[in-house]
Amino acid sequence: MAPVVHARDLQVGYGEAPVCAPVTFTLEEGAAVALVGANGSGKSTVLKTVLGLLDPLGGDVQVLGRPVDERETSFRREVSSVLDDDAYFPALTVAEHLYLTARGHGVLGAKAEVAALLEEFGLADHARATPVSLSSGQRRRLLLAAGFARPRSLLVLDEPEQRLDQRMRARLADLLRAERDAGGAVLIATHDPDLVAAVCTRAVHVSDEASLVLEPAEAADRIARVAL
Ligand SMILES: Nc1ncnc2c1ncn2[C@@H]1O[C@H](COP(=O)(O)OP(=O)(O)OP(=O)(O)O)[C@@H](O)[C@H]1O
Repeated sequence: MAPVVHARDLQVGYGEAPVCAPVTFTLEEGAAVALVGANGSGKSTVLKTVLGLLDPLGGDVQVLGRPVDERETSFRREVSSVLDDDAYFPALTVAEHLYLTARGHGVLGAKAEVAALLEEFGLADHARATPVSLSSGQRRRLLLAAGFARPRSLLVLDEPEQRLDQRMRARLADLLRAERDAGGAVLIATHDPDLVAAVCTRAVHVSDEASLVLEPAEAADRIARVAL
């Protein structure tokens, strides 16, 4: 069985120049990999390349045994991602956004699923609010909830801890652990050592020097010690 993500000597960047040293890692079903590194080290660029939003500058990345092509329906069916802060429909309410996401991906019983997500992400009292009337942390919760509102084999999150309070961070860690335990694969970029230690099975240190694959405890320690 092919790994969910296999990146080999993957070079990423914009235009010609790579933004970091090549990265090599494997993400299996039931596992979670964290990309860690300083601001601007290249974590988001690696995520965008894994998602097919940027072409690799060198090396190779495969998702579910195939070269990445985000235009393919089969790829988009398997991969749920939350990268940007403004990827919501401004005219839809919180509940409508989640419902549309779920129905658009063929979720049966979408109404019940949305009700569960509203509870899970502490948005039940804001179900009828539009994004503009939410706080920045509540908008972040909405985007994350949408990432969980659809079926997926791979969940990709860019700094999901951003703007979340401690309780929501802990709940997110529980959800990601459950995702992994249910056989899903999780790929995150993060600066949160607790999230790495609680959720991840491996970490990759992205930098100008050769990328390093680390045990989660070692990566969490490095984030705290080197202030990544
Ligand atoms: N659209 C773009 N065009 C050109 N360069 C970019 C673009 N986006 C990011 N960069 C540059 O690429 C490098 C890596 O950025 P990236 O966003 O991948 O870093 P990061 O590790 O995710 O950082 P952070 O921890 O701050 O989110 C940075 O030097 C950044 O300035």
